[in-house]
Amino acid sequence: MKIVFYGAGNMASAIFIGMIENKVVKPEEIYLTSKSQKEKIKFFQDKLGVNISYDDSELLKDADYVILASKPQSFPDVAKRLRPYLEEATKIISVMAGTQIKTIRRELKSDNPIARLMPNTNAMVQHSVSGISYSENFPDKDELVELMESFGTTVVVEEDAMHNITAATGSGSAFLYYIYEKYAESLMELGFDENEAMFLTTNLVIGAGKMVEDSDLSFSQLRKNITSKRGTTEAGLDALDGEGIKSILMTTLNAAANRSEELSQDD
Ligand SMILES: NC(=O)C1=CN([C@@H]2O[C@H](COP(=O)(O)OP(=O)(O)OC[C@H]3O[C@@H](n4cnc5c(N)ncnc54)[C@H](O)[C@@H]3O)[C@@H](O)[C@H]2O)C=CC1
Ligand SMILES: O=C(O)[C@@H]1CCC=N1
Repeated sequence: MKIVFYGAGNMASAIFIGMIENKVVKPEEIYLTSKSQKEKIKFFQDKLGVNISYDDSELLKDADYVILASKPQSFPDVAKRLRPYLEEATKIISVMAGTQIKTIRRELKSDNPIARLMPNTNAMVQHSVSGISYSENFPDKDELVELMESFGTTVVVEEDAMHNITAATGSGSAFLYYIYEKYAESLMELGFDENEAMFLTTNLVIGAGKMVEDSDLSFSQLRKNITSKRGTTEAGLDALDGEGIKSILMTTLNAAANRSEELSQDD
């Protein structure tokens, strides 16, 4: 197998580290190229044993998969690198938010099979939840799903649903991290010092995550198990509802999904 990453930033590195750690792909089957992060990809070569190259003809020769992992705005430059050497059988996997299959086709001037993948950086610990949608001519979907499930779980969706998946899970972990950040800051306002606030928040998040993973209970039941009638939790939850937590989250998700739609219209 030969898997070539155009872009080796936060998302690409989470994917190839996740794949290598899971031993589904050997480091020597992975090829990296980038534009701005030459030292970083040298570091990955030294640390992981992956290949690096800036020679597109070498990169694209007999490539099974090309992963498009630059920012959407850099895709025209990436497409320019790919066009002269892209082979017909190479499958293209794009993780770029908002960039449609038809745009990728148009820029590459080719009919190569294309899948759009919307992963998240939890891929690094094999816990990405990734949405996938395919071009109509995509062969060997099972092989792709197996590869993608080496770093988490997948859900196949129509391309139109990618905007919502991007908001829900592509960006979703950033929304949760932001809530954790604000939680720690609020603990500091309560009087804990920074180390204490970080220690308490980190262990709270890890413990809650493990409870979600290990118990069969719903989020709602886990919450109810903590909430005594007229107790402290009820008082806090009433305050959270009073501030409109649900509407804050809806506004957040709608803003992210709308931005994905805007990006797709920039095409
Ligand atoms: N960071 C995240 O959590 C997620 C990101 N994505 C998508 O992944 C893509 C990359 O995002 P990040 O990794 O966060 O960005 P990043 O800025 O960390 O990485 C971008 C990479 O693209 C490379 N690049 C730029 N122009 C290039 C060119 N002409 N040829 C080869 N490589 C080139 C850069 O050198 C860099 O390695 C974006 O399209 C984003 O929408 C999707 C899901 C989650
Ligand atoms: O912020 C972004 O545009 C990318 C897509 C999903 C997560 N990060």
